Amino acid sequence: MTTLMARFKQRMRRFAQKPGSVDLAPFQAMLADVEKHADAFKAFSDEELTEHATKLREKSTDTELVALTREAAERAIGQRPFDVQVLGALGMLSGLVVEMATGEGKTLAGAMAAAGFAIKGKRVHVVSVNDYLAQRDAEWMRPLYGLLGVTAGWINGSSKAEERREAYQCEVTYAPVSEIGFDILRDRIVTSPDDLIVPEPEVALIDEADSVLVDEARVPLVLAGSTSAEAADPVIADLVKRLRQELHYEIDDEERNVFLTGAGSEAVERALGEIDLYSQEHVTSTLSKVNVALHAQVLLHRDVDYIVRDGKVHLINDTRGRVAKLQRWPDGLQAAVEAKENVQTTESGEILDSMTVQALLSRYPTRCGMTGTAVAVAETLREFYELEVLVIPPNKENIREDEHFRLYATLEQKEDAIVEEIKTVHETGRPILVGTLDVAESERISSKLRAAGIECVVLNAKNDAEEASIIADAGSHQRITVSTQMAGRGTDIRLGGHEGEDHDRIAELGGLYVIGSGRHSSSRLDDQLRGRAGRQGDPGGSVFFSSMQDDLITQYAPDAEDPSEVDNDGRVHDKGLLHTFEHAQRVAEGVNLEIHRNTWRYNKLIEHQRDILLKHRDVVLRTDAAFEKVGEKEGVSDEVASDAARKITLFFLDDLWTHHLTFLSDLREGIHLRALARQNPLDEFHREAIPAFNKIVPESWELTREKYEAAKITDDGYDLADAGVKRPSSTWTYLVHDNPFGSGLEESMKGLVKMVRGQRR
Ligand SMILES: Nc1ncnc2c1ncn2[C@@H]1O[C@H](COP(=O)(O)OP(=O)(O)OP(=O)(O)O)[C@@H](O)[C@H]1O
Repeated sequence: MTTLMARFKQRMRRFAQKPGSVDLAPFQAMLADVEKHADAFKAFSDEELTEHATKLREKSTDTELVALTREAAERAIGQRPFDVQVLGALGMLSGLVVEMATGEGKTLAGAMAAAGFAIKGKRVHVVSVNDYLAQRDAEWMRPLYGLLGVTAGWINGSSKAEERREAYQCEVTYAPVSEIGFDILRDRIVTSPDDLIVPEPEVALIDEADSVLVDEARVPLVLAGSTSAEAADPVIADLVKRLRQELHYEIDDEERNVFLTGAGSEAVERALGEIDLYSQEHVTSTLSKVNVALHAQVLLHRDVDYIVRDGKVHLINDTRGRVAKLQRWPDGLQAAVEAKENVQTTESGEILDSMTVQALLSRYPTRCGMTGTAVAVAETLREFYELEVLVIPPNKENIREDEHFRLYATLEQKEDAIVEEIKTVHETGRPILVGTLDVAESERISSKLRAAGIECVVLNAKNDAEEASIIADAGSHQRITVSTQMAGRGTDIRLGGHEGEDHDRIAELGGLYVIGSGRHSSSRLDDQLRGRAGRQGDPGGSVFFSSMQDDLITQYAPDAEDPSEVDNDGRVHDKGLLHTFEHAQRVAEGVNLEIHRNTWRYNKLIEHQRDILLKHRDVVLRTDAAFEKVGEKEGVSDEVASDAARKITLFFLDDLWTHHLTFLSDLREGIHLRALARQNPLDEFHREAIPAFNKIVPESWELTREKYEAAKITDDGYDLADAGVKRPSSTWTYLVHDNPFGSGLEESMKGLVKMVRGQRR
């Protein structure tokens, strides 16, 4: 009877669990095992604890490890991890992505897991999303690692090579995902094994896992070498400013493509001195420049896609609402936006190598992670990373009240209603956080508030330096904070001010009230924003406002019907339309998944080729393989000859790979034309990419032999640069912002949206 009952209970539990996640029950059962060790560890002195951790290295169970790290956390950090944090740590040690709500203490749970892996003898990279968090979390958790005898370090964008090497030597290294990628890319071109920095990847513990593994997975990290920048043509930039929508150009529904009309082409041809844009001479140069300039002018919006600060164009990361440091568009587009804004062209350069975030993280044999929102992307995590999600319940029950969203006919009516709502709630003294979709909207709403005599604080990509102090006060009495998605993640808003001094009064008022000024393109972003209220069992509330003119509708559900039940203030009550938003969000998510899938299909082959080439390169780097291939050189010692042969070979391998990447990228750009010719574009891509790759190594030997014979090499030295074996004088790194223009994939966006819309119906 009892077993039947237990089985029933377990089934009920599973039934109640979120779909797409793994069963929590076995982990809950492990809690009792963790408890068994508790008393013994409590009795240890600090020295005994450290010693025990060292002994555990060989043989240990996860429960014992977690019990030990819990004891160490209490002593070193002054916080005894809650059971939910213990569950989180156990989940990560089992290679899962754990979903833990906002403010549940993921930083500590992550550190317990990282320490556990380290004690088991694995090197861990705690992958953060930015410099600030990498440093903050590493320093915050350092005493915990110290007590467990585990070494820990961190890296940020300003770390010097030596500091990086030292940090990577630690058992646990906190680093932003982009910095790890850049280090790997730089390691790709070293000519002496002593210059290598990043050790073999073992465990990646990924913070904000959905954001890194899904939203940013396609972002290419780039290593570029010096060549001169190609400036955009100011005449063309000026010319497109004078073109008019509908008459000279048209924009497609999804606002991803812009096309010249007949009249537009004629106007451009006239302005450029009666040229023929479609002639052989102009079609690839002038016409494509005009298209890129038009794209920069019409589709990329200042204060939405980028801001201009200190005479520079700074891109905005659209899921985080903050400046995307180090990020740029592909070269032509970057220069065109700079020309549009009349700022100096930034240096571009030849792309020596690049890899996506997904490829980077796929290198780790063990991966795990944590985030507030994982279940919604469980399918994607499984498909691309073979990762499963474990949902951890909150420490204290969530009592936040989430209202149903309010829909308005026009943007104007929506914003007026938001201002009204703020006014009413503000009178009670309750703190309000308004989350906006972009910088421009945060500025519009704040100026409307000020015009109504209401003070508010704005947080967006333009004043990100003040972030910490703004967030520290966002939960205080009467405070109104208007923020882009910056406040959506990783920010801990305490009720009643920084130290929670006024907590009880604010709690009585109902806690933090979150107002979303629009639904995001992904429900996860909505959830992240809502999650700022009601942390750790606090009271709180949330509501979202939307309008039929929001991008989500115009882009992903353009055929939505006009509302029929509308109040005087524009509030819409049509039931069907309320569902349209959920539908549009699912379409947007579906389109992103499809793009991700498609990009990965191509990238998989490139990654496979990179892997093969790198293995070969490593042999050349570490052995005398090159010398054995090209033979002795008369009058030169074997040591010098081997060194020269190695350097020449590495040069050609790298150079040929760079060219191969350009070839692949051009191939991909053009591949959609094959689709028109009814060939499968991916098959076509493989058909050309594989033989091209297979030529690289033989060609590198051939070129090496020629150069080696011709080069003047003596025991006193040699100058390979003199012989044309010349590496870029400087290199730098950046991230490429999604190219919304020109690739075959985007050309077929329209079809993709239609297809996904059809599937989701
Ligand atoms: N076991 C604990 N006991 C007491 N306080 C804790 C404990 N664990 C974490 N905290 C506190 O809870 C707060 C939130 O922790 P943390 O920032 O790690 O949360 P989070 O889960 O990362 O939230 P977010 O989703 O906002 O990133 C911190 O102030 C931390 O000091």
